[in-house]
Amino acid sequence: MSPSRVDEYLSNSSDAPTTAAPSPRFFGKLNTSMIESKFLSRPEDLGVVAVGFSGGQGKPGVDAAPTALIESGLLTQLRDDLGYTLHGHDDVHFYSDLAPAQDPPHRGMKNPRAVSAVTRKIAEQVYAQAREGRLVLTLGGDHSIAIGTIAGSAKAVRERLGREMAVIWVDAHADINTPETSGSGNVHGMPVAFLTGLAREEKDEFFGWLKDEHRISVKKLVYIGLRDVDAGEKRILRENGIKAFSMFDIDRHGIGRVMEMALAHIGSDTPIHLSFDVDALDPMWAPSTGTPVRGGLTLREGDFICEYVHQTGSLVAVDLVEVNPTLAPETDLGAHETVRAGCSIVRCALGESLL
Ligand SMILES: NC(=[NH2+])NCCC[C@H](N)C(=O)O
Ligand SMILES: [Mn+2]
Ligand SMILES: [Mn+2]
Repeated sequence: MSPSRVDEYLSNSSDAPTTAAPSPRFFGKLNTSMIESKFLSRPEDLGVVAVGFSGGQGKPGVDAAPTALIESGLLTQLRDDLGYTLHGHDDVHFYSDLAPAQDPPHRGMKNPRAVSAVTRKIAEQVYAQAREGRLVLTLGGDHSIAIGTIAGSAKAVRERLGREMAVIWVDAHADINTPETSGSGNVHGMPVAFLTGLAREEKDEFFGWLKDEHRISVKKLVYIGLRDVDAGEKRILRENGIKAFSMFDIDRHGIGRVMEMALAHIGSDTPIHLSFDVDALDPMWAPSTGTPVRGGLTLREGDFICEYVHQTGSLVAVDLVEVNPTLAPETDLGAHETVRAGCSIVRCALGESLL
């Protein structure tokens, strides 16, 4: 080899870092699994919000989920195996101080002041992470907390990108009751109604703090996994032309085709907030949840949904809700399995299984 050729090689290799070095978007041990993000300025940074809140429904125990998920190693895996830099508070928030001594029903809603105050706080927390251009992971808590998570990320996305965000709501339930259509009065069955503006309130103490900047459009909302939808909710879905893929659609087309159709509806240049209710999974995989419904997604289908959304590069926020480790039918194996399924769902949404 002539000296000039060696020189050439050396100079190329010393130049290499500028041309061939991984872009700052790729990092960590499994950096090949990191997808280039379209909407995050710091995709390797993960904002974590952990809220042990159960006031959106009647069963205690869902407040223990963030601790159970973290103790089973979820955050360590995200940091050490997936290479994320984690941001946020070390503690799980319970916000018991925000619950007023007296919280009588309003328009039939149970614990309305507590849910409003806690979700308002969550919105601030999620917003603070999202406005930095970070992906935000929220560990709930019951599904009422999505009032806060989506309000916070929708506002940050509007400010940072001047865009409207889409929401993929994976659930056995539509959670789109208004206070008037709800049979239970549980606010975890109403978050989507408040977030889309189908339900509104003037007073701050009853979600009046939700403004247009926090809201999402019914046109950019897609449901996956529905199988227990109240009559009033069906009417709301129909009248508003909301895109919904039920378990029937998943059986009919397969989850791959359903995800293609879901993403086609949203469009490829839209930031996505994924709100995953663990009861979307069949109770066989996730028995420890407050409102289980048989005939649900396999764990593999749930993971696939998350992988698919991750792969779009459009993901800006993820919620995992309704894990209730204290509701363990028969043995506590149920709780263990449910927590394990929840961890799997989150890791897939954050890019674990992509090669
Ligand atoms: N996030 C949930 N698990 N929601 C279940 C809602 C059940 C019922 N549709 C209700 O309004 O009360
Ligand atoms: Mn549900
Ligand atoms: Mn739900």
